[in-house]
Order: sequence, then C-alpha cells, then structure tokens
Amino acid sequence: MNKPIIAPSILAADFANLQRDIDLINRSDAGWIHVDIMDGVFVPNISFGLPIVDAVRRLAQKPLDVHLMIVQPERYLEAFARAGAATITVHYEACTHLHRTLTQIRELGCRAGVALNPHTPVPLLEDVLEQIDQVLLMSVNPGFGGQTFIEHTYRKIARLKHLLTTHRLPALIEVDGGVGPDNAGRLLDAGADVLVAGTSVFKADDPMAAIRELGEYPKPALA
Ligand SMILES: O=C(CO)[C@H](O)[C@H](O)COP(=O)(O)O
Ligand SMILES: [Fe+2]
Repeated sequence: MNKPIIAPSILAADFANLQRDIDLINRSDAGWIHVDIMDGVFVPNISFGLPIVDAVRRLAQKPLDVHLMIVQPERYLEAFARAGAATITVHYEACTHLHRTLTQIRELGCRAGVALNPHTPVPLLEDVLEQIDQVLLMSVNPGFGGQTFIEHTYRKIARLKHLLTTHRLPALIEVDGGVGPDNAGRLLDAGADVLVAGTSVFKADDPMAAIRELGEYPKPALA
C-alpha cells in the first residue's frame, strides 16, 4: 500500500491566524492543502472565495486541492486556476456537461477531480473515468466541517477501486468528511489514496502530530 496523501482542510483553520495555520501545514507531512469553496446555493453554507485562495497560494508551499461546492462551476474554472489551484474538483451533481468541464480543467493545466455526494452512485462515473485524475468521495453531506463520517463510504471506496482497476486507470481516491484517527486505517485498507481532514487536524491538541499520525497508517495490528 502506498503512503497516503494527507490534505488538511483549512475550513477548520483559525481564519484570524490563517498564515500561522498555513505555515503549520507547510512544515508538516501534509501532501496537499484542501480548500473548500461553498456558494450558499449548492450547499447551505458560504465559506470564502477567490481572494482567499490567492492569499493561501502566496503562503502555501504545497499544492492547493480546491474543492468547488458551487453551482455551474464551469463559470469559475479559469479564475480558480489563475488563483493557484493545482487540482480543481467539481461536483458530479453540479455539472450538466461533466466531460466538457473536466476537459477544460485539464486544458487549464490543473488536475481534474469529481466529487460524489453520499447519495450519488460510483458507477455513474464509468464513462468519464479517463478524464478524471481523482475522485473525491464525500463521506458527509457537503457544506460543513465537523460532521459524523457516513459508514457506507467504505463500500463506495471498494466499488470505485474495483472500477478503476478493471479499466486500468490511475485516478486517485480521495475521502472527505469526518476523517480522523478512528477511521483512517480502514479507509486506506479499503483503497483510499488521499485523506482530507479538517476538524481532526485543527482541533487536535497537536495538529502537526495529527497530520503525521494520519500519514502513518496502516499501523501494525496490536497483539
Ligand atoms: O468538503 C468539506 C465539507 O463539505 C470539508 O472538506 C470537510 O468537511 C472536512 O472537514 P471535517 O474533516 O471537519 O469533516
Ligand atoms: Fe472538501
């Protein structure tokens, strides 16, 4: 099993100390910085927009993994690419012309991601898998940090892993929502490659250690 990529979500950071928290991620074992964009329409919450992404980009020494929870994401792809996104993930449920949108993301020089809400079945992606660099499985209903992990995510990971293996495709499997030390090992066992973690990192006593420990799975089983 490869070492997982840990992507701390700055949604759970202290926005009054954003530079401090980005610096912590820079010095940590995290592979990416996860950036949640919420528009108050696709999800019942508003997070932040392009000026913050641009500011994070100027502070960050790790790639920005931008998760767009917005309607009509195709209208903003160029702006987020310009603001510094390395990956742009759009929601399956928000895209009428998903194939076109994914093609546009790659043409902008970014990795193309698709997110699935908890109710959206994995097989719906079958005909666009070649256009996808990563699939983000939502393990909570999107819109808020700090929610409880939905258990059927394990089955979705296994189904997606099977689909990717069958088609010999290299897309990464990312899990987002309610991820922490209690489920990281099982998620990686099931086939996850990228773990997004907000609350379990930034509300931990030692966020740096929390990031390191998530990256240390699988741990040897206790006797
Ligand atoms: O996309 C998201 C919410 O819609 C966030 O990335 C996710 O909630 C991470 O936060 P936490 O680890 O606290 O659940
Ligand atoms: Fe997210």
